[in-house]
Amino acid sequence: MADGGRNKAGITVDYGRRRRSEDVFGVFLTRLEFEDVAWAAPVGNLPPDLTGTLRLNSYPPCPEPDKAMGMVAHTDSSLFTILHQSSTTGLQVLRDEDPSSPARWVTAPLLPESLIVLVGDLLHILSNGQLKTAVHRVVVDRIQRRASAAYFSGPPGNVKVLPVEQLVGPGRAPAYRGVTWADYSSG
Ligand SMILES: O=C(O)CCC(=O)C(=O)O
Ligand SMILES: [Fe+2]
Repeated sequence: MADGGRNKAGITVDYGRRRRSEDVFGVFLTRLEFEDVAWAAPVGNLPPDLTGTLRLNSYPPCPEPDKAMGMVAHTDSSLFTILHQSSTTGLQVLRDEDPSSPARWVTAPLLPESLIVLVGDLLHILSNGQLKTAVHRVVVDRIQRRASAAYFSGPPGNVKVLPVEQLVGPGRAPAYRGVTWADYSSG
């Protein structure tokens, strides 16, 4: 009985996560007019069969936070990542330099009942660099433990992600070659 209940909850959580990532991907497709991505069903039809993995992170407090990192600067290999952080800040995203200021780390605010969406490497490739992969890191807190749940959303299993033709432009070469998520992640 107890097991049955847990399984049911697991299925519900998994269904919710997949639906959310399909919704998020739909927003990207619509805003960037990616309708010609064969593996991502055209907008308005069935949603793409995205894959994904969940990672739970726990960051203990650190007496000398200036001397340690929770997670070093990196980008995610996913199409995009949906992130939930507990009641402690720590996620920082690198903001590119602009004419008025140099590149700097910006701390993601804690917004109740909201999720953070980070662009990953595969969406960067798919958009031929129009959407920039988010360089991010995690700093630790002197007193508070922090937890986060990161759902990495990727393309269907064997799909090779490559730049959308219309974003490359006529007569130009794509900036990236096609890769599957598995090949990309294994380097
Ligand atoms: O803990 C966080 O806020 C970010 C975690 C993260 O970047 C990751 O798991 O790849
Ligand atoms: Fe990450």
